[in-house]
Amino acid sequence: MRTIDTTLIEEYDLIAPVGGAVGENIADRAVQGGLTSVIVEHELVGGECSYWACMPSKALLRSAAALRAARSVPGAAEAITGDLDVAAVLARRDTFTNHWSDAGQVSWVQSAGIDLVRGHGRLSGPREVTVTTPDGGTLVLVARHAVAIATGSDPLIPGIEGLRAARPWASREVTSVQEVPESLAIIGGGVVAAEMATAYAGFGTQVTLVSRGTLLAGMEPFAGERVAESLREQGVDLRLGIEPVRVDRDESGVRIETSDGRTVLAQEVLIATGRTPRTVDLGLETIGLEPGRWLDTDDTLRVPGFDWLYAVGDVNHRALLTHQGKYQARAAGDVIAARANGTAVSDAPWGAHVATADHAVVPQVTFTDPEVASVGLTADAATAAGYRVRAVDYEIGWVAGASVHADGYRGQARMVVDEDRQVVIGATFVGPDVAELLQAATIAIVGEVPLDRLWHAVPAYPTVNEVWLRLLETYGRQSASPRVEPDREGEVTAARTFVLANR
Ligand SMILES: Cc1cc2nc3c(=O)[nH]c(=O)nc-3n(C[C@H](O)[C@H](O)[C@H](O)COP(=O)(O)OP(=O)(O)OC[C@H]3O[C@@H](n4cnc5c(N)ncnc54)[C@H](O)[C@@H]3O)c2cc1C
Ligand SMILES: NC(=O)c1ccc[n+]([C@@H]2O[C@H](COP(=O)([O-])OP(=O)(O)OC[C@H]3O[C@@H](n4cnc5c(N)ncnc54)[C@H](O)[C@@H]3O)[C@@H](O)[C@H]2O)c1
Repeated sequence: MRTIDTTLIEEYDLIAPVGGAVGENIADRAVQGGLTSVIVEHELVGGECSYWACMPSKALLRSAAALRAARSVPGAAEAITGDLDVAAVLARRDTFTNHWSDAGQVSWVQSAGIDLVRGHGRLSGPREVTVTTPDGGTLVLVARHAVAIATGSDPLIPGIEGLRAARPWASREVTSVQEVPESLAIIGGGVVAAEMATAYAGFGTQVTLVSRGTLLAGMEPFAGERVAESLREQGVDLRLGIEPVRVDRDESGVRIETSDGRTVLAQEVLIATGRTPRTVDLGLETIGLEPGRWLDTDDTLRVPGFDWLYAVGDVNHRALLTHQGKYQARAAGDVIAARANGTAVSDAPWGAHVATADHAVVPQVTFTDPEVASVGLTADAATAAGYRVRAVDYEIGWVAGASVHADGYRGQARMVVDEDRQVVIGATFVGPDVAELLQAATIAIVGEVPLDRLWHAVPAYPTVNEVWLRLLETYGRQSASPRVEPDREGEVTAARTFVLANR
């Protein structure tokens, strides 16, 4: 028999350790479905995204992006008389993190009718979470219907010799910086590395980026190539295809030895080599699961083998993005309520209670210069998945809206078409301010809108969205050759050549 030092036992319909963006959304949906919910949080309500990830990182990037945008438009450019004010950027960032206070989010949780328990939660058996409270007390929470794990992820620190002793920065330190270093080495070549290289280069920091692969691998190859080209132009020393083998720190900073026999010297080193699940100290062993692993789920976000356990957000490793975690949370909160209330469960693909989009329609914006906005499958991934694919490319700078948007606008769009079904299954846009082009692509893919019908979705002139029309023209209507308008002969020929060159 288990003995627990129990001071109090509380019963809820749903227990959600914890209070990140995802946990809040599950609890909210469950309350809206008529259940009682409690969130357990051991740090700040709002989680990583609000205080050490999405919001502060985007705030660090935005001011330099606005400055670049103004510099690319004559008339506005002449009005710029100074450089980026780094102190003002950091001060603005602090307002987004609410100076690392969660008072606002706590008020929201209360207003949503969700209970909040401060402390570290651990499963202590089926449907039971034991919380160690900040004063050292113990509270046992018993779930009538469900426990939803949404504990997120931590930075993965690779086993490079000397690295841990060198006190590296990870995502929290780089996003909450108070004093910008003169030089920064970045280990990794994914989204965090690319975004933070962009932000710190904008601050005037000398950045060296070391990655064992290419930049932004996993996206369309031209995305990483264009971002790499731009980072180099901003003075970033990119060392791709090599690995750090040893890291040391002394009073002057860090020294990194790399596999090509060279050395990087920098004031600080940022590790941006991926994430690891926050499941180590979670009591998973009490229900027969292995601590330290990602939690697998079905599409209703339920962990196989349990009728009461859900895993939502980063911790299930389906798609490590806030919007995707919140999408899962809406489905999970609603299905928990439906199962508890005995109402119909809609768990067929694209039903109300499943996160179908996680599999092949995950939108993501990488806020580099140029921005990368991508959704669905890349041409390579689609081919590997067995689709008969045609990739259609277009230079976004040729669109009238783009030329108005900024002088010398350069960008590339790719539409990946499933030739058998004649629908779009992937899209990538690389260029200034392409983030807002993404939702149209997401809708086209989720809606499986036939290409024939897409021709009737007319983009307004002159907007950058006209790239959609150009992609369709380049693809050709009803398999016919692209129609060449007399005044755009050279442009269309160039576009065709571009398509062939990139297939
Ligand atoms: C630098 C960076 C930038 C990013 N930028 C973006 C972006 O622009 N857009 C985007 O979509 N995604 C971005 N992401 C990814 C995004 O931050 C994550 O996908 C998201 O935060 C995951 O949310 P979550 O709720 O699953 O986990 P979290 O936000 O980590 O929330 C988990 C919560 O659980 C608490 N907790 C954990 N264990 C326990 C326990 N045992 N007891 C009690 N409480 C516990 C934690 O304190 C935390 O509050 C970025 C990530 C990084 C690192
Ligand atoms: N704008 C956004 O949407 C955004 C921004 C930041 C982070 N995120 C999310 O956060 C998650 C984590 O991002 P991340 O960039 O840390 O991980 P990642 O998985 O995207 O990239 C990891 C990178 O590290 C490299 N790497 C791994 N081990 C290495 C080693 N020993 N030496 C050198 N290089 C090594 C890999 O080759 C890869 O380039 C991502 O999954 C992403 O979804 C999203």
